[in-house]
Amino acid sequence: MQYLEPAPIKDRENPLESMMSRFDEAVQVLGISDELYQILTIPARQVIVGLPVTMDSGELKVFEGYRVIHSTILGPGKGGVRFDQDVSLNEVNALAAWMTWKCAVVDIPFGGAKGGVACNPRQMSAGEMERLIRTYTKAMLENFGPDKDIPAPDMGTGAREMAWLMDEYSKAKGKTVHGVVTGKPLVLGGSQGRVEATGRGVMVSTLASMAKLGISPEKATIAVQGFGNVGSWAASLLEDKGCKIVAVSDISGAYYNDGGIDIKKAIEYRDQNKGTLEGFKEAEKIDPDELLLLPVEVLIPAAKEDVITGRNAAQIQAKLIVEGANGPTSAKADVILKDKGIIAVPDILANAGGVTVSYFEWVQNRMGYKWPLDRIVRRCEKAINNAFDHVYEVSLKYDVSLRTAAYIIAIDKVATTYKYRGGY
Ligand SMILES: NC(=O)C1=CN([C@@H]2O[C@H](COP(=O)(O)OP(=O)(O)OC[C@H]3O[C@@H](n4cnc5c(N)ncnc54)[C@H](O)[C@@H]3O)[C@@H](O)[C@H]2O)C=CC1
Ligand SMILES: O=C(O)CCC(=O)C(=O)O
Repeated sequence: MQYLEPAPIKDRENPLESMMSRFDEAVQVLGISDELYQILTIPARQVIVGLPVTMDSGELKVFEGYRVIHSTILGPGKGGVRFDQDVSLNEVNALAAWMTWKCAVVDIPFGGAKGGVACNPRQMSAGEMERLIRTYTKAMLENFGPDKDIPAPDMGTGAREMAWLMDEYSKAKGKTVHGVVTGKPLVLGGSQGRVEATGRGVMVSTLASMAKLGISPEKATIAVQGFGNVGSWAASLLEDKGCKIVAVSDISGAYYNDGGIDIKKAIEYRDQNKGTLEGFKEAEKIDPDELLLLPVEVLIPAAKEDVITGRNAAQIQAKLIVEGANGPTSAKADVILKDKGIIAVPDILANAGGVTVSYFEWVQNRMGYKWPLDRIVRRCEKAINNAFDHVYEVSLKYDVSLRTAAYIIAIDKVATTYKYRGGY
């Protein structure tokens, strides 16, 4: 199996530093008070817990879990729970802050939060996963709540884990509390359209930005890194729009076919193959690092952060990068991409479809009512298109990148709300 090699320690660009340098850049344009600067740079709450879990072998293992609420100025904390071996407090802090900016960019009434557990879900049984998420939920009972902090899926977790989380929380409260978590299975109060929502947002942002560059979907070739929830849905929806997906990758490696990969077939293969594309024969296996450097119109990094860095940015050939993952491009890479004239649609805009439909799920849970799929799709696409237009406009107004424009909008919204709330 081939993996993307982590950068040598000395060159490592960490997610929190990248987030902060973009924040500082936007603040320079916008100008905010010292008081607010401190409030927005020191997370409102950081919780670290030890999670003892009995493994199938009978051995007791203690995992480290985190939940960070970056800000509640716009509303209750909102953000996914990541199960991955690389989870750290630094990463969760960056991801939580990105949630604050993302919710502000798409104008939904949530603050930013994120959680994670350092573990390897690929090596855990369903029983071990269930015990881990239930233990995590018990440890977070005082944090979570439909008006306080609302988790959702992220890397390594999905509807199954959200169901266990809701059940554990509900048991502790002595009543069913649907609205404590989003991304649940439909029968448990989940929303139509949430599974594909993040990929849908990526598709909408890709089409919107291609239109600005004069690239027609039928002429576009696309490479997608990560073939989980976000990457596979983005690829599938873009395939439906006529784009040619020439390369995809996951933890098992990267797969290339210049005639185009049949994405529906690849998804079917993955689903029957323990969740990976290992052994996928409809495409040639290539070096995973090479996928990022292919001469395509659009590159969609949809796996994890810091894959486009100072080490490889100069070799990127795509015209457009649409960030399905959170933080896939480091701040150092931004500068290089800008010099090369490569446009990046930032994560806090491009992947905001997921939290947007999570918001719809939360609203439906509070109303005790279900919306049909067509309403969800229409509203989700409208929200992302509106946000894209706003970000584009602000980027022209200040002559800044789409990323800086998105941060300007987000910070301005949080700053204005803070002012009206009268501080703390
Ligand atoms: N699930 C959601 O609704 C949202 C997820 N995101 C972000 O999107 C990214 C992906 O999340 P999901 O799709 O939910 O996770 P997932 O767990 O469903 O899929 C992750 C995919 O990335 C692959 N992967 C992992 N390491 C890789 C590597 N080094 N090279 C290539 N592929 C690799 C995995 O094999 C898998 O195919 C994360 O950054 C997450 O924070 C952002 C917004 C919402
Ligand atoms: O759906 C949500 O509430 C949050 C999803 C998430 O974690 C993200 O957008 O990064």
